[in-house]
Amino acid sequence: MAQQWQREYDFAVKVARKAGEEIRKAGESEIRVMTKSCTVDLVTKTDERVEKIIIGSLKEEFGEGTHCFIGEESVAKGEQCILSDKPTWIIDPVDGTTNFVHGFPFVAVSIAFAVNKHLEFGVVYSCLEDKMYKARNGMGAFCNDEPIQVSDVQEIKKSIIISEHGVDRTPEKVKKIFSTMQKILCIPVHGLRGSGTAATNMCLVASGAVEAFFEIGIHCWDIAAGAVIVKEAGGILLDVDGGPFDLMSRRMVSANNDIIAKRIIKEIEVFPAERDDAPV
Ligand SMILES: O=P(O)(O)O[C@H]1[C@H](O)[C@@H](O)[C@H](O)[C@@H](O)[C@@H]1O
Ligand SMILES: [Mg+2]
Repeated sequence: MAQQWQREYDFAVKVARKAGEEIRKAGESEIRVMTKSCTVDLVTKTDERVEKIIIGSLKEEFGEGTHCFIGEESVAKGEQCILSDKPTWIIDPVDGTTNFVHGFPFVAVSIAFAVNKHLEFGVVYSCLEDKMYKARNGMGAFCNDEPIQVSDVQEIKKSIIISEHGVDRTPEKVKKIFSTMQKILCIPVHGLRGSGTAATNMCLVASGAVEAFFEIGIHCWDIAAGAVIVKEAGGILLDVDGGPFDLMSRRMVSANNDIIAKRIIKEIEVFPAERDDAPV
């Protein structure tokens, strides 16, 4: 069965690269910025257009109605975010939209594929770096076709940890986010970082550049592809309370190993985030 979904996997890489080219081209001209859930939750015509290109290409290649789609911008326009047993593409056309608007050089296309609610493969194209990360269940993780694996660091005091502050500026949530970051920084760890895109952050864990990335408030489309890449690179995924990873829960810890993950989890001040699949 190793070859199952190979055609979908290969095509996802092709579509991610095409989407990345569109993003690079769009970045050279005027970017029209709009907002979604709040004034700092940005979206552009490029996000919407690239998602249409990705979904349109997939439908053309695999037929209308054969697969389901969860796309960030389709959901933002009211489509349901329900992961069924049917083959489903989970898509973030532009992960790092704020970076894209500002010209901060980390923007990724994230495309994952799930069947029976199980993630089969993930592709993350960091298009300004021209780094194509990909992974399929049981087949390893790659960056530009070179195998990647997580860091072997076991001591938290020798780690770099990534987190993001997200778009929610509610004072009590911001306080918890920065209190968590302060506690982790003062363990002490070597450093805290954030690329501004969850998908890229997960690929930094998978490639061993950092030891862990956690965030409360991300969405399934931000992390689905990165989850496969981290796992296939030898890393682990957990809920922020140490329980099992739950793609739709809007919270996640990805790490190189259990020791680092559990040490980070001890410091995380959890706050609620409505599930992606919460009834509308
Ligand atoms: O750029 P998008 O696709 O909106 O996703 C990012 C989100 O906007 C930020 O709030 C999060 O902190 C990032 O981790 C997401 O990648
Ligand atoms: Mg996005």
